[in-house]
Amino acid sequence: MSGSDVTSLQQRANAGDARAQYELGARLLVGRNAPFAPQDGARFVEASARQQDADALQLSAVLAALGIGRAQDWREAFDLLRRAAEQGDERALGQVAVIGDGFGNQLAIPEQFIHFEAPRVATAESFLSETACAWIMGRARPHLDAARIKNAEAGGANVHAVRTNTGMGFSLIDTDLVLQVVHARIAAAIGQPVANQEPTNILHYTPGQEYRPHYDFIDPGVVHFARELQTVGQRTVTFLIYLNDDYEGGATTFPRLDWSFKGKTGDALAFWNLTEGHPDTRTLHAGTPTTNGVKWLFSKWVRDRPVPLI
Ligand SMILES: O=C(O)CCC(=O)C(=O)O
Ligand SMILES: [Fe+2]
Repeated sequence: MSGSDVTSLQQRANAGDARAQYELGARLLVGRNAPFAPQDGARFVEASARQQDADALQLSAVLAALGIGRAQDWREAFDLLRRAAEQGDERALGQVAVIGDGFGNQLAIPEQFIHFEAPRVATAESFLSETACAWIMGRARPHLDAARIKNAEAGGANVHAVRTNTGMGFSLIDTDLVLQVVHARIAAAIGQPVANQEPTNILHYTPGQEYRPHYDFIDPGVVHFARELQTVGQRTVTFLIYLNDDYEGGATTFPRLDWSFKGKTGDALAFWNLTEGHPDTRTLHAGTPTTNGVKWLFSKWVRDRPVPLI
């Protein structure tokens, strides 16, 4: 999208067009086909929400959940979502059905079972409800694309035989309140701020697809990653949620710990990629090939400092 498109969007937004305000606001929030100007973006989204635009109400709910451009407030977030649902918006109605009628104990997290202290590896049963898992799979399904890995030789990321599955990444503006509740639950479970979370990735493995043994920490010995380590920081924690369990194979294995895990729908697995501040090579792990059926996984990488809005 060229600069002139942004200009015309800006003119319509400034003239009070609710759709233009939403569209421009969303783009400015993350710098997608527009300058990166989150505070201005939040203002346009709010202006659109005041005109009851259903998409803007839902994005405002996300911003209220995160405290971007406004105070962090779960109750307000849920009210904004409900207003979109009251207009009959399908996506809002779906979220209300998943979250329930109020926040209640949405942020209460189940007990964790510690399997290893170093590297720290923990699991939790029923971290998410089956309806939340189904919702997230439904949101990701239309957007699946080949998964990528970081390229140690050239920098950047590309498709590679190490990782044959498909997946999708949720930009902030594509998330919803269900996902923000999940992010908040993860933050509470691992004791790290939501702001340190990379965008959620949803992984999808058909029979034979796999994620071969790898580390999630950023290798400090690789020249191309040195800059990234300085600017975005290290990946301290990996948090996986098994979104379904009607498949065979596909366990997450840790060859150096001689341990593997295959969650039931909604179960979570968290592991700390660093031990006492240093990358721990015992965290080598793999998503083994699915042999029958399809595996869906929610994958979250957490950094040691805030991640820029994407
Ligand atoms: O598919 C799996 O079980 C592992 C996924 C994984 O290693 C990751 O998302 O970093
Ligand atoms: Fe991994």
